[in-house]
Amino acid sequence: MTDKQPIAVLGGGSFGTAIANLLAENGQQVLHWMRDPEQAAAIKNDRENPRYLKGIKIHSGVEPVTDLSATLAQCQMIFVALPSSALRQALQPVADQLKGKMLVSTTKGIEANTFLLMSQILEDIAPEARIGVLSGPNLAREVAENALTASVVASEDEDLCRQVQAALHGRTFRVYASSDRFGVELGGALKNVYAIIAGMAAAMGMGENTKSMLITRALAEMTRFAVKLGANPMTFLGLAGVGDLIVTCSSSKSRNYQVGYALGEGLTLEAAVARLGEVAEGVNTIKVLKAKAEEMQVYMPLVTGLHAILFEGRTLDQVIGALMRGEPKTDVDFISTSGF
Ligand SMILES: NC(=O)C1=CN([C@@H]2O[C@H](COP(=O)(O)OP(=O)(O)OC[C@H]3O[C@@H](n4cnc5c(N)ncnc54)[C@H](OP(=O)(O)O)[C@@H]3O)[C@@H](O)[C@H]2O)C=CC1
Ligand SMILES: O=C(CO)COP(=O)(O)O
Repeated sequence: MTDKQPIAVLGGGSFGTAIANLLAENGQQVLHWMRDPEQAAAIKNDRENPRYLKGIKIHSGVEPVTDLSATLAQCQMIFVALPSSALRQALQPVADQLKGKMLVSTTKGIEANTFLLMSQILEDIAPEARIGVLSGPNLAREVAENALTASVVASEDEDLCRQVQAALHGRTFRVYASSDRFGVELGGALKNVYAIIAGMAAAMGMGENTKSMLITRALAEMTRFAVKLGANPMTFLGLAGVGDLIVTCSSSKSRNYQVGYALGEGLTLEAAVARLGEVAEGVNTIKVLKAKAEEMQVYMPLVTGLHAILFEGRTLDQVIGALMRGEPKTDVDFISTSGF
């Protein structure tokens, strides 16, 4: 035990566990909050999170806890690694305790109905908190296995960025700072949708040309959308944009990619999600993104195509045919803010 204040990590899943371990390896005392007392007891006794990160030893500096209010009372810096569907519901009841604290969202999703990003929900719940996001090509298992990894902390609050960098920087994890919180967070949420498409393409045996086309056109599409919403297009050339897009569209370790792969093998969406048993944020994001793209009149053929397959009864062949027959377009048009 040190006399330093502990850092809280909220969420007992794979990313919460990976971040908690990383902080502890850096000498921080970590209170790792999870809702399931049995899971907390198992981690305490066995120093392993068998459901979400089997085979990874949990550092002795990580204390699994289940009392959220007591955890928040002890910590100034709080990492939030809850699914997007749970974040508001989990934190609204403790909103009074978040005043003045540093809240760093690692959640890569968009709230249904409001189209709010997670840090915007945090702002909504706790207007007097200090808010940031952590995003980048950060597959949880690789982070936990100490693969050399880089990430981005983004906030208008420079001191928060510096403190998060100091807490997380280590032998195997490098943290870059950005002031474009919206762009960094949007990149992390949008790329999940394209990872589903990439997984489908892989299951269908598509080649490397196809993969490259998909990733590059996905970057064009997500940047076009983000620019329309006011984000800085340059952010999409960084770790939290193209960096995260590449890793999630290329790796079978990505849960979104795995859902896509299962769909490509012929499973229904329900069966694909059930087989995964973990969060694949892209499944919710595609629904809200398709509606928002229509509302904003942004051309997003990949999003439209995936939505048609998942929710409008179109077949993969029909959608691929329509995508390839679409009218010819200009290659790099998405950095320009004119012509939308
Ligand atoms: N995994 C990764 O590689 C990365 C994930 N992220 C992001 O992190 C976020 C969390 O993902 P991840 O850790 O992977 O998810 P997992 O599927 O691994 O785990 C989800 C966790 O959230 C908990 N949970 C679900 N609902 C609630 C609730 N209402 N209240 C409290 N806890 C709840 C689950 O608890 P229980 O087991 O009790 O159901 C479980 O501990 C996602 O937005 C993801 O995009 C970001 C970077 C990398
Ligand atoms: O965001 C991630 C890697 O940066 C993890 O992606 P998945 O949620 O698809 O596993």
